[in-house]
Amino acid sequence: MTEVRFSHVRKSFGSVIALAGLDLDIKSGDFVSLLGPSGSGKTTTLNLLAGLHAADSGDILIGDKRVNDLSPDRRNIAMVFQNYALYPHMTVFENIAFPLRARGRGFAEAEIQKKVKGVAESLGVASLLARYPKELSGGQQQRIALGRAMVREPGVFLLDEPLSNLDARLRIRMRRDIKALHDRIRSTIVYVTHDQAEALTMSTKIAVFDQGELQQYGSPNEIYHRPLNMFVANFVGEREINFIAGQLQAVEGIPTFIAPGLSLPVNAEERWCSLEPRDAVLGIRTEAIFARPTAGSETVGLVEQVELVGPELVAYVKIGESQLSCRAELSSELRSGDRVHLTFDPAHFHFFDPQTTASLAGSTK
Ligand SMILES: Nc1ncnc2c1ncn2[C@@H]1O[C@H](COP(=O)(O)OP(=O)(O)OP(=O)(O)O)[C@@H](O)[C@H]1O
Repeated sequence: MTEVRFSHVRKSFGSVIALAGLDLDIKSGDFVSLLGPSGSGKTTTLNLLAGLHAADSGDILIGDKRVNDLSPDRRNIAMVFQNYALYPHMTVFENIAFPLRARGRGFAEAEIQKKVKGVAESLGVASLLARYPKELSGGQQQRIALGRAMVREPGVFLLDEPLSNLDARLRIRMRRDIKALHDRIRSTIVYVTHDQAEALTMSTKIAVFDQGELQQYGSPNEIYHRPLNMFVANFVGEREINFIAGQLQAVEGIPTFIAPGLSLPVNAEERWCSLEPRDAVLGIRTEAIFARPTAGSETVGLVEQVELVGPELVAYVKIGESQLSCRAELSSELRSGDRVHLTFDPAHFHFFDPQTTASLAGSTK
């Protein structure tokens, strides 16, 4: 079992600051996803940990050892890349066995047989050992690449977008397989992805990056339900979160969010919610706004677009100056041009400071 620590780690490429002073503690046995848009510093973080780049300053620890000056092969890590990089002229067995033979570790043949078969069984590929890579599907090849990393029994697995070459269905299947594998072996895993669904479903912790800076580090639940700033709120989630600019103020003694066309009572238990009026941005996800047809004179919006999403609809509704994505029942048969009543779930309100973009809950709790 191995923990990993980045302490004030900086890395630039010429004038580009790829990492601006990273502090990150990864506990032994955690499955940590490094999540962020392209160019945010995820791969740089992984490459620094692997020893493929050298940090400009700061310390990188694996276990209790500072590894800044250690070559990749002395760091007790194994990497799996998105292109699998299997050897085409070797069988599956030989591909998995390769690190045991190549490193001249002096394993007896019987031991190599035992280790390779053990790994193959745990990945469900024991029946494929005699095949060549070209005789395998993409998902099977990715499993063999994982097996080749596992057979070394490293302290830390580094995975760089390993599912990005697979089709959508297979990716979902492999997510579950990798999670189940982690549940079994409990190794420390550092996993780079720009796919928020992958990070939410597999990880024990997610580190969200933007522009070389760690924005938030927490469990999937914390990241999704308690985003610390507008970037995290918007990046994590299946579709963009709705942001509405307005004001928090007391209406008849009740804290209320006011925006053009909207007046929404706020959960009064929120400790940060003083009765002093202040500008705020409300972040609210699609699933926390429910649209239903109306003929009456209630608060209404106008449906501009409708999408069928599995068992329900997502309606894009114009209200005041905003267009909000909302859930609706399939049976409502909403169409563009319909007028709808919107119900907001105040348990899922996230308020942000419009200037700093930081969460109001995070700043004063
Ligand atoms: N070898 C390099 N030379 C010059 N600039 C680099 C190099 N590697 C990374 N960068 C720059 O550093 C920044 C961070 O890159 P990094 O690869 O870590 O991002 P990323 O989040 O992994 O992105 P992606 O998802 O596209 O791989 C980017 O601006 C990138 O252009």
